[in-house]
Order: sequence, then C-alpha cells, then structure tokens
Amino acid sequence: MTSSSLPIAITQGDPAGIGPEIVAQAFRDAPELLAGCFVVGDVATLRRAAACIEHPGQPSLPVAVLGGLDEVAALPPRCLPVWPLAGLHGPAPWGQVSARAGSDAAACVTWAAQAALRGEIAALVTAPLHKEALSAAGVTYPGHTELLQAESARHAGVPLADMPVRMMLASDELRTVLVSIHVSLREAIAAVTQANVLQTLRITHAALSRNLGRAPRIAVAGLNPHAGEGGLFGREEIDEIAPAVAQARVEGVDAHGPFAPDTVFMRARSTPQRPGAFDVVLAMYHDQGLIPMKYLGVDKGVNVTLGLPLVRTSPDHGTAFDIAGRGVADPASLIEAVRMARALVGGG
Ligand SMILES: NC(=O)C1=CN([C@@H]2O[C@H](COP(=O)(O)OP(=O)(O)OC[C@H]3O[C@@H](n4cnc5c(N)ncnc54)[C@H](O)[C@@H]3O)[C@@H](O)[C@H]2O)C=CC1
Ligand SMILES: NCC(=O)COP(=O)(O)O
Repeated sequence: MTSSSLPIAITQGDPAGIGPEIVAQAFRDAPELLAGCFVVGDVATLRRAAACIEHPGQPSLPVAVLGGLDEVAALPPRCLPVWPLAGLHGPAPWGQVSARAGSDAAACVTWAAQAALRGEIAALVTAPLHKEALSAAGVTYPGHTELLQAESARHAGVPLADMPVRMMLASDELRTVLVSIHVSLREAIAAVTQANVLQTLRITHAALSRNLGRAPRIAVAGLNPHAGEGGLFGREEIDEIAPAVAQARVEGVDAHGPFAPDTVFMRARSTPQRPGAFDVVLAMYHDQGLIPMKYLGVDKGVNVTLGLPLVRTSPDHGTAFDIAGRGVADPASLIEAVRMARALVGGG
C-alpha cells in the first residue's frame, strides 16, 4: 500500500467541545473528500455528535463501528466510521473543562500519532482539544503540537531538541509559521533569538519547498513596532532577527526582512486581484501570526505541524465551548484540514 492509499485518522477532540459534531458534519456534508477517513474516539460520544447535527429534512448519520482499519475503504458514503478506542470515559457535559474530557482527547491523539508513526495510517487530522482540560488530565504538553513532537521523538529514539517542530497556519490567502507557540508573551520575546529564528527559517524552507516544488519566498516579521525603527524601539531586529535572515540566505533560503509586523501580512496576502509578495510570513510569536490569519476567517485556515515525520493537520479554531452541542458549528476549517492532509500525503 502507498501512503496515500492508507486511511486518514481524524481524532474526535475534546468531547465537551465542537470537535465531535464538526467531524460528524464533515462526514455528512463532504462524503467524497471524507472517503477513506475514519474517526478515532468513543462510540457514544460520536453517536451524540451525529444526533446533535440532525435537523429537519436532513438524513441521519449512522455510526459504523470499525473492527479493523481494512474496513475503511469499503464503507458506504455518509456514515460516521469510528475506530473505538478502549478505556475512554465517553460523553462529557457540553462546554465544560474536565480532566476526563482532556484525557479522552489526548488518548485519541496519542493512538493516531503512534498509528501514523508505525505506518498504519496516511495522516492524522485533529479535531480541537481544550488545553486546560488536557492539563487537568495530567498531560504535560500544552497542545497537540508538543504532544506529537514528543511521540515522534520517542519513536525515533532522539531527544526532543532533535525533533524541532513549528506551527504553520495556512489558507489560500496567507501562510504564517511561528517562532514560538504556547508560551507566555514574556517567554515568547525571550525566544526571539538568532538560533530560534534560523531554525524556523530552515524548517519552513524545507517543508514548503516540498509542498510548493520550489523554494518559498519567506518574509520575516520584526518583533517591535516598525521592526524596531533602526533600534529606536528595540534591538531584537538588529541583534537577533537580521543575522538569522543573513545566515539563512547564505544557506540558500529565500528569506527577506525583518519587516514591520503591522504591514508584512498585508503584503504577503494573495487575493484573486493581487498575488502576495511572499509565500509565507515568519511570525515572532503566536498571536502575531494567528490574529491576521483568524481575522481573514476561521473557516479558511488550517493548522499544519512542520518538522514531524508524519502528516498532521487541524482546524485553526478551538473547542468553541460556547456553542458546543447545538449543531451550529461550522465544519469548514476541519474539511479544509482534511483536504490539506490529503494534498500533503499526495492523494489529491
Ligand atoms: N486545534 C486545536 O486543538 C485548537 C485548540 N484550541 C483550544 O480551544 C480552546 C478554546 O479556545 P478559544 O480561544 O475560546 O477559541 P475558539 O476557536 O474555540 O472560539 C473562539 C470563538 O470562535 C467561535 N468558533 C470557533 N470555531 C467555530 C466554528 N467551527 N464554527 C462557529 N464558530 C466557531 C466560538 O464559538 C467562539 O465564539 C482553548 O483551550 C484553545 O487552546 C484553540 C485553537 C486550536
Ligand atoms: N492556536 C492554535 C492552537 O493553539 C493549536 O495548538 P495545537 O493543539 O495544534 O498544538
């Protein structure tokens, strides 16, 4: 079997959030794209999700409990195929942080990561989990990205430092890769070092060169207002970021900047009227990159982990506890995440 003919696992996410219901909606509303995919999770949780998206005039979505991954290819469209993971707690009250929900979400991600690393699935698409619930469950990794990094490093038998990963958010209009991820703003500022920026440039160049078939044009954002204005508003651009860009260019990376962070995303954005000037923007911290992405619409962006020895995508939004269980959540970003995972494994 080639990797693109293997099934794609979708993790159910936090059972108290919108994850299970957007997964159910994706199987109901995008059956062709979802062919060959299955959900890892709890059967009762996913039956509840299928029930909560039932609206008058729409067909119900039967749950198919899988006995083996070889059954995925033969499933009829418009069913919800579930790989039932043993030992899960099951449905949790909607919209509430709980250790049991965090534990179920983490167990599904860990199972899917290990299946991908063993070469049993082509990719994993992760429905959102709640980071406080994850922590309440005793998981010491803040989110999927770090958990997947740890599983991958363990599988490869290398220390975490030898498995550097980065978060990319991507849509048709814009891509951004973050120098740091789930840390406080103070820690994020401290993480703007020449070494971290250079490592982010190398990871971004390698990943996007594979995806685009050419070297990506990388814009590097500054940290300070107006990229420091020649040192008047901070020296990180001069002392850390510019030397990293210069070193990357010596290595053949098409890196530019640092640019003023308030205008670089506008320059990189592609619209039908105007192609962007860059393929990707390196953001110096989480919100610098995610605010412009999400402002363009949470229905469009996909979260892709770069640097892993497996393909992992996710919607760019979270668990949306405020609307969970009402059947009104938009599955568009999850559907885009499946589309992106397929493209990355070479299946279309
Ligand atoms: N891939 C993942 O696992 C992600 C997890 N999270 C986690 O999710 C939790 C909640 O995060 P928040 O900051 O509240 O962001 P959120 O994205 O869950 O919600 C922000 C707002 O957007 C709305 N929204 C989000 N997704 C939507 C959808 N598909 N359809 C309609 N409306 C939608 C929500 O109702 C809410 O008003 C946190 O623990 C966060 O860390 C956040 C982003 C990604
Ligand atoms: N803001 C994106 C986010 O927090 C997702 O994190 P992860 O769970 O993909 O690591």
